[in-house]
Amino acid sequence: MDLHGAFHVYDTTLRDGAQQEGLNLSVADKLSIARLIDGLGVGYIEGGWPGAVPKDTEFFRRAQTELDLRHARLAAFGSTRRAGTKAADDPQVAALRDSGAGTVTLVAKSHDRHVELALRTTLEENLAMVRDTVAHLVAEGRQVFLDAEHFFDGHRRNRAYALEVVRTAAEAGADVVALCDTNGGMLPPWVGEVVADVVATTGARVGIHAHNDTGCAVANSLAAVEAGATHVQGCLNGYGERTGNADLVTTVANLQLKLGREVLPDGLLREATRIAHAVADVTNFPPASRQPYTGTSAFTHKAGLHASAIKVDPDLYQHMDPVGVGNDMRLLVSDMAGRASIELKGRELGYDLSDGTPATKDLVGRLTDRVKQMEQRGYTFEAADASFELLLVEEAEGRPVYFDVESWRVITETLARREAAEEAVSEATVKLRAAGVRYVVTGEGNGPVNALDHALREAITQAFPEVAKFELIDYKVRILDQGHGTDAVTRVLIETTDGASSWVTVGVGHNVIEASWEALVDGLTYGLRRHHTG
Ligand SMILES: CC(=O)SCCNC(=O)CCNC(=O)[C@H](O)C(C)(C)COP(=O)(O)OP(=O)(O)OC[C@H]1O[C@@H](n2cnc3c(N)ncnc32)[C@H](O)[C@@H]1OP(=O)(O)O
Ligand SMILES: CC(=O)C(=O)O
Repeated sequence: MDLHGAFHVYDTTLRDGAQQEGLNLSVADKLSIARLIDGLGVGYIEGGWPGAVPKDTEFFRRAQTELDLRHARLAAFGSTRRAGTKAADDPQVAALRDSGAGTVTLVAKSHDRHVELALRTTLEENLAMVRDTVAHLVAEGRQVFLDAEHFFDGHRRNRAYALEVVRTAAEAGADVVALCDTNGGMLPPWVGEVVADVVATTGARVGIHAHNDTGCAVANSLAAVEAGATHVQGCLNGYGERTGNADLVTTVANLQLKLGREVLPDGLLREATRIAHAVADVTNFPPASRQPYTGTSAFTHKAGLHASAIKVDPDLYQHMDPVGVGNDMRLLVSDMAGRASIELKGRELGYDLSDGTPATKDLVGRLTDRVKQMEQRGYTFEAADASFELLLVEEAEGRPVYFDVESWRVITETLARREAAEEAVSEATVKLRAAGVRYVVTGEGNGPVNALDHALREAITQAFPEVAKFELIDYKVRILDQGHGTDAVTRVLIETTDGASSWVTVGVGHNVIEASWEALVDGLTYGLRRHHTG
């Protein structure tokens, strides 16, 4: 498949994606992301603006020896020459030429008002800036694309001039003129009309660069392709300036899986979820769970009616097989669950609850009722699979008991001196029996839950040394029913790890300590059960 031929998938995560608020990439991050995106099989990866952003200059320098891309070509992004200069003498054009990238994407004005107000030059001089810069870089052996900034708004205001910019770039040797919805205000029918006009009147090869300000970046990109664009730009996870750019995975998945256009090499779309999440790890932005195709919720089912149909055939409530984008189907257990949800969740956790015997049917019925009642009291099992599994085991064969708590208490001191406040301020005492021995253990911590966790784990470790590996890695508190003030119910979710995997448990109580204690005890019980039952 020729990724640099009849249709281009062009990634701009490292350039426009990096323009997102809060996103800050080091050169090493950019190199890692480029390698990941290459795994998706895109044709081009825009690496940044060498000569303007020092990190980007460094990225292109290091890319020459450190990046060995299998599919993508690197593109360097930058602007046309400044007004009143020569392209060959413009230092920013020189930085693009010398970046080592075989492809250069030039940003140019195509909106007359921007030329006059932002560039403070004439419409003729702007055309000359486009012509000279494209011709210079082509003469230097570079493949040149032109990003026509504000194209759609410019076309609306002065169609003839916008079209003239496209013609000028194409005649000077630009392979593609990408029409940019820079302010992101377009809707699909408008984009389709303009793209069709440009293709029909200029004969230039057209691309699309869409921003998501109307929530239509992907739809606008698809409309552009339907109207004749053969080059689509976008960013992983929809990153980008303001509300972001077209999400590249959603765009290509729609093109490939819905519209039947082979835009990526065979099989690579199945890497999309892994790659999107790995890129999110590097950017340090948690992946959005509701991201189309790649989000963890994209193929996750909560409603009981959905689950009962999915039990018969997953296609009944899914627009596609999640495997196609490397995602998975998941079932959630909550107060919206029915018996089918419980059965499917049980299957996901390795329990067969569908043998149809009266005993199993009765078990499923009891579990469904308990989940609904407990959720009514504030529990949530959606994110606490371990607590649900303990509930299932409890209903099926009785709760596993590895330790028997006699009592616990915790005290917190308020220290008057600021420096002393940095030290441990809470002290917990836990009394329990485990493996036939009574333990009385005191633990300290920087807060009551921390102290309780230390005391509880220390006591249990004496009977079960494997608990020494357990560690609390996440702790979330939510106050429910805030209308009750200090009487409100508190829900705590705790994530525990044994170093190899992790599990989440939930606790609910009238105060945070009570709720935390329940989640801690469940976390340890679940971990011990897993250790003892394999
Ligand atoms: C739509 C987009 O997202 S395009 C990508 C935008 N990305 C960025 O801006 C990130 C990197 N930018 C930068 O590092 C800096 O803005 C630089 C190095 C490019 C320019 O910095 P400075 O020289 O200090 O100028 P400043 O940012 O204040 O203004 C931009 C200048 O570029 C000029 N300019 C803007 N677009 C173009 C263009 N397409 N062609 C030529 N010149 C342009 C403006 O007229 C202005 O010129 P002036 O300095 O004579 O007023
Ligand atoms: C070039 C670009 O990023 C834009 O016009 O949005």
